[in-house]
Amino acid sequence: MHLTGQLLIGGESRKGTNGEIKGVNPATGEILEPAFGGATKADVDAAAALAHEAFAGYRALPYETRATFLESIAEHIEAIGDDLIVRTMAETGLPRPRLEGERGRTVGQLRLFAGVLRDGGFLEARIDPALPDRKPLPRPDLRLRNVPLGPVAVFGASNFPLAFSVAGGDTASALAAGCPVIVKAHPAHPGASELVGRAIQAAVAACGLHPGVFSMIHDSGYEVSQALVADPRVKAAGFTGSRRGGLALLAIAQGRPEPIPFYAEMSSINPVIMLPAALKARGPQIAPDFVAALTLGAGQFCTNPGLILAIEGPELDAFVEAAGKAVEAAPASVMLTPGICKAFAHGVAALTEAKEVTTVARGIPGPDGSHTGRAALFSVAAKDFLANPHLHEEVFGAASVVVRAADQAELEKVVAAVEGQLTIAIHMDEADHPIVAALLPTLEMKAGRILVNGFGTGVEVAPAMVHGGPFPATSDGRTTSVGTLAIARFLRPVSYQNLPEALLPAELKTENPLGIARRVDGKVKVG
Ligand SMILES: NC(=O)c1ccc[n+]([C@@H]2O[C@H](COP(=O)([O-])OP(=O)(O)OC[C@H]3O[C@@H](n4cnc5c(N)ncnc54)[C@H](O)[C@@H]3O)[C@@H](O)[C@H]2O)c1
Ligand SMILES: O=CCCC(=O)C(=O)O
Repeated sequence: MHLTGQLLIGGESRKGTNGEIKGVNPATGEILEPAFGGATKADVDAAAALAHEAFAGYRALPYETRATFLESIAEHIEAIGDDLIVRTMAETGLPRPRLEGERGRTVGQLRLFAGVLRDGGFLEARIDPALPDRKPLPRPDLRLRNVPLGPVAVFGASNFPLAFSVAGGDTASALAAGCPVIVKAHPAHPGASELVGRAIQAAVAACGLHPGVFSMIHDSGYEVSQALVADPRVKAAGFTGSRRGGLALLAIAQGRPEPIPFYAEMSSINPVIMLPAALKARGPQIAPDFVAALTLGAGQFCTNPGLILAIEGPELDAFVEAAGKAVEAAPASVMLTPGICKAFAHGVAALTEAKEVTTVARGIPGPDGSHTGRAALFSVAAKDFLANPHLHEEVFGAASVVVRAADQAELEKVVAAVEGQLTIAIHMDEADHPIVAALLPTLEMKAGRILVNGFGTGVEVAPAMVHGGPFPATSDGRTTSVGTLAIARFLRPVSYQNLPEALLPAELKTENPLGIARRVDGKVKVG
C-alpha cells in the first residue's frame, strides 16, 4: 500500500499546502503516516472548474457507459484487496468483519446503481400526447424526464468509512444521476479515503471519462469545506455527520446567491416502542437483542436505539433488569476518534448527573486513557422526559434511555414529543395492534422507517428502503440516502412542450428507442 497524502484533483494528484491531517489509530493512539496536505481555496476552485467542465459530457453519456463506470469503480475497490481493510481498521478501530461487510455493501451499492441506470425507471419518463381537437382548448404535446443537477459535493461520514464515505451511497447515487462528484474526505480516515479515491480516479481513466468527473480534497479546518459548498459550480451536496456541522453547511447552501439542495443526515435517537403484550410475552428475550443493537460498532450507528418507550409495569421492570444485565456484561469498545469518544463521555456524564434520570447499568470499563466507550442504560419517567427537551438529544455511542410512561395516553404524548427520526421500531404482538393503529399516523410524521420486532441497525440497501426522516434526522425528510431512490436527490424534472420529435431526447422519442418504462397518457407502458 502506497499512500501519498495528496489531493486528487481531476485526473491529477498533488500535495495540499494548507496545513495537514494525519490519521490516528484510536485503539493505540498511534499517529499514522503519511501526512495528508489540506486543500486551499484554489484547489477547490480547480476541482469545481473541472467538475463543471466535465458535467455536459458526463451527463450526455449513454446510460450503459455510466453503468459500466460504476461497475468499474466497484472492481477497482475490490482490487485494492486487504490493504483497504488493514488501513481502515487502523484509522477507525472498527473490526475486520465489520469492514469486510461494509466493503461488500459499498461495491454492492455501486452495482445496484448500475442496474438502476440500465432499468431507466429513475428518469420518470412521461408522455402526454397532444390533443389538438380538445375543447375548449387543445392540449400541447408534453414530455417529461429527469435530468441531473450538476456537480455534487459529498462529505464522507466518520462512522461508515466505506459505505457512507468516498465511494459511498452519496457518491454512487450522484454519479449514477449524471453528476460529477467532489468528495471532502473525512479527517478520521484519510488513508482509506485516498485508497478509494484513487480507485475512482482509475475507473474514470479506464472508462475514458473526463477527469473532472471525480475529485477529492482534504481540509485541515472548515473554511475550505465551506468554500466547496459555496462554490457556484456546485449544485447540491450530501453530508453525514453532526447536527452542528450539518446545520453550519446547510446555512451556507441556503444562503448562497443561488441556494442549492443540501442533504444532511445528522441526528437520530431511533426510539424503540415496547408494547405491553410483546413485553409480557418475551420482554427478557428481547433485552439481549436490544443490547446487541445498542453496542454494535460501539453504538456509532445513526440507527442506534437510543430510546426505549414503554408503559410502566412488572413486564417493563423485567425487560429493564435483563437489559441492564446485558449492558453490564458488554465490554467497552474503541470509538472512531478521540473527539467522538470525548463527546460520548460528556453525553453520558450529562445523563448520569441529570437529577430526573436513573442510571440502570454501565458496561465494563475500558483501560484508563483508551478511546473506548462504555455502554450505558438510563431510565426516566415520561413526565420528566417531556419536561426536559435536552434528554431528547442524540448521545452518539452506546447509550440509551428507557422512558417509562404511566399509561397509553402518556406513551402517545412521548411519541408526539420526540424529534424527527431515521427509524422508529415497535415490538408488538397481535394484542398490541390497537395501540399500534392509534400510533401509526404519528409515527409516519416522525420517522423515515417504521419497523416491527427488530432494531433499526443494519440498513438494507434496497429499492423500498428509506434512510432519511424529518428534521433533525435529516435536513430534508423527503428523501433517502440509502437505496435506489437516493438517486432522486440529484435529479430534477424537465418538461418539454411541443419539442419536435427530431430534437427530443432518446428517452422521450415516440418509438422509445431505449426501451424504458414510461407513463404514456397517464398509464405505465413497459418498454
Ligand atoms: N447521526 C449520524 O448519522 C452521525 C454520524 C456520524 C457522526 N455523528 C455525530 O457527529 C459527531 C462528530 O462526528 P463527525 O466528525 O463524523 O461529524 P462532523 O459533523 O464533526 O464532521 C463531518 C464532516 O463535516 C465537516 N464539518 C463539520 N463541521 C463543519 C463546519 N462547521 N464547516 C465545514 N465543515 C464541517 C468535517 O470536517 C467532516 O468532514 C459525533 O459525535 C456524532 O454526534 C452523527
Ligand atoms: O450510521 C448510519 C448508517 C447506519 C446504517 O447504514 C446501518 O445501520 O446499517
